[in-house]
Amino acid sequence: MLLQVAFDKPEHLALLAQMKEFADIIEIGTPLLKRLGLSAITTARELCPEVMVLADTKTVDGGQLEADMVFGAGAAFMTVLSCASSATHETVGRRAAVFGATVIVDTITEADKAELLPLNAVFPESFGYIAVHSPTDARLAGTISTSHIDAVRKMHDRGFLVSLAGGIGPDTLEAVIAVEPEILVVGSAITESASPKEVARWIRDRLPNPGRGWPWDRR
Ligand SMILES: O=C(CO)[C@H](O)[C@H](O)COP(=O)(O)O
Repeated sequence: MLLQVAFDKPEHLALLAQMKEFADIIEIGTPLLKRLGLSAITTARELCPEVMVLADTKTVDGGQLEADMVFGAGAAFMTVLSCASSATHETVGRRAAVFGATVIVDTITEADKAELLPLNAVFPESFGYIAVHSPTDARLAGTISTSHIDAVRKMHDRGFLVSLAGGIGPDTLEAVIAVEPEILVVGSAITESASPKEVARWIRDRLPNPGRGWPWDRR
């Protein structure tokens, strides 16, 4: 299982050096990308050259431009929303293949979307993962759902590698590890904690098969 640490605010970048020991993937979160642009990606690459960077673009259109920007800046992963057109999925997949990068299709509210499977078959190299993701705003508004955790098994049944995100931390770790996503995304439970390094270490120490879950681990 891979640990992806999500950085959503500029001040989280101060934790980069501390996280490189624990993170397999550093996520430049959507708000941080909007705030600092591509420099957030290049900063993460410079400070943690041995850790892969994911740009959480949540792309919905203009896929080629966004893919070329973030992959050109050094991101190894980007996200595209499942609700985007198939043309966007295809163009992002093609650009990822050119850069040797990986696309994560984030389902957010569409974990049952049936058309995902053919896309994965068309671009097996670049559409590496499906993300099941509990939306932050729904959780902040008080909607507590575990449907994203349950969706991991359904996505595995459909043949996908799965990234699981949204509200994951020490309180939910046991339940999320039980469904064995390939990537576990943890943001605020680490970055907003009083002791980020200790929380990251605590989570990392409990991951089954830490550092495994890349597409190439399956071959
Ligand atoms: O993509 C995101 C919000 O859309 C967040 O980066 C992701 O949900 C992880 O953050 P947290 O662990 O705080 O929920």
